[in-house]
Amino acid sequence: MLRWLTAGESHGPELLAIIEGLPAGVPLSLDDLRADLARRKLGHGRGARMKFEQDELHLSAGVRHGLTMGSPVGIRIGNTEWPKWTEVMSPEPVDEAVFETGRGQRLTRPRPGHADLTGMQKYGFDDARPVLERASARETAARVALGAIAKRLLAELGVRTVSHTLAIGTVRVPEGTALPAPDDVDRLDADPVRIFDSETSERAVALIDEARKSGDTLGGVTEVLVYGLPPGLGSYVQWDRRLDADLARALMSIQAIKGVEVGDGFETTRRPGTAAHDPLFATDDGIARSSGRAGGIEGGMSTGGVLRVRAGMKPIATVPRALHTVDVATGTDATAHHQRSDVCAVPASGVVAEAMVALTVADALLRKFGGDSLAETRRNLDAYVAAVPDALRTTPDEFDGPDDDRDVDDTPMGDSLSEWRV
Ligand SMILES: Cc1cc2nc3c(=O)[nH]c(=O)nc-3n(C[C@H](O)[C@H](O)[C@H](O)COP(=O)(O)O)c2cc1C
Ligand SMILES: C=C(O[C@@H]1CC(C(=O)O)=C[C@@H](OP(=O)(O)O)[C@H]1O)C(=O)O
Repeated sequence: MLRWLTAGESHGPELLAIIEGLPAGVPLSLDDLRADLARRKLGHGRGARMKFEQDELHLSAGVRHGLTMGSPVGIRIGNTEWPKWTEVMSPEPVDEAVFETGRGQRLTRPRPGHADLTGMQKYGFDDARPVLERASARETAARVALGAIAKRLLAELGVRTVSHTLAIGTVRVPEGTALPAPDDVDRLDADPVRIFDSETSERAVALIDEARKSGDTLGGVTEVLVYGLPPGLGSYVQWDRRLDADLARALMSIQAIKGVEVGDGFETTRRPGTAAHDPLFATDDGIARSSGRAGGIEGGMSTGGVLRVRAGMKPIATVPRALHTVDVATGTDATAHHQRSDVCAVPASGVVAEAMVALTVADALLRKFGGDSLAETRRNLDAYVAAVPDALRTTPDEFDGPDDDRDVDDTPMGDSLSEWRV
């Protein structure tokens, strides 16, 4: 079982992360982690801070000579912004004068759409600073570093992830666009909005530019795919063992994510049953699914097909054309506090979503296969896969229905076959 926690404030000295439960022998380098941290900062629409802040990464525990040791792995990510915030975020008491000017001024105009007001009520603050410091998505840097570790473990077990942007505001990748594969990651990262379709990408960039000009912000939808999973991760036997539920929780925990879909998600609700599921066929290579509408999860378990989940992000809440609020120091109407901010962070949210999915799937793999060393985990996984009887064996990939050139028996569905490929 994997457990992980993060700590740290947006303008504090550093972010901290601990992950426990990794087997020994997983190859891990600072470069693996740095590469994903750099990907998280990409994306047209991000604010100035992404350009000048460096993620100063330290691997503080659990790794020796490039291999995990089975002990907890500890990470520190220094905020290079820290020198400007030493007084405002000092752990020691500071002079009252710090709160009178500049950065230290108490934030008494809570921003709608943020944790500000409710956090002040809940924790008893007269200043939103301590709330927004921890609620900020700066924390996602720590999650992405943890996710990079999970991805390294997954790669050793033949499992690979890829994320891409499906929609920004009203601009959406057309139905039927090919799904990216793990080898497409570099191409996706080179795109300004991490969209797999260049024409849609150009329209999304233009929409972000328009939003920036008019002092507005945008949200969107991101999708994560996982290739190479065995069938049977998670379980239907208890509510808290369902893989889809774990993934939904992991994705919903990301700042500003307001909806999660598994596979075709809500689109499935608009289809008749004959066009909503993934029929099974006998092929020479084993049982095959004609489509991947369920997103590779049935009954709370991975099917062994491509796992596909989506996360919908609300528009950035720190809107430059500041939203209406109340100054809680005076009780009068006001406009919300606004400094710099992202206009759109959907491409970055995809990298964060990929990290959360990788952590969740790695946890599910370790729950099923255990192992104190990577060799033991791999042995257990291989033995399980090898023990699936031939009659129940599934092919790893969805195929394109009965017109696919595999040898299939399509009699059970008769005339409605053509409707399957919606
Ligand atoms: C990668 C990423 C970057 C974000 N950047 C900003 C930002 O610059 N400004 C902002 O107001 N919100 C930003 N957000 C969203 C806020 O952190 C989030 O809306 C806020 O913490 C309130 O949480 P909630 O929307 O989950 O209720 C970002 C979110 C993510 C995932
Ligand atoms: C710092 C990061 O994202 C921040 C997330 C964020 C928010 O409100 O969530 C607000 C902005 O921070 P600031 O108010 O300091 O400009 C973003 O830059 C990061 O992703 O590394």
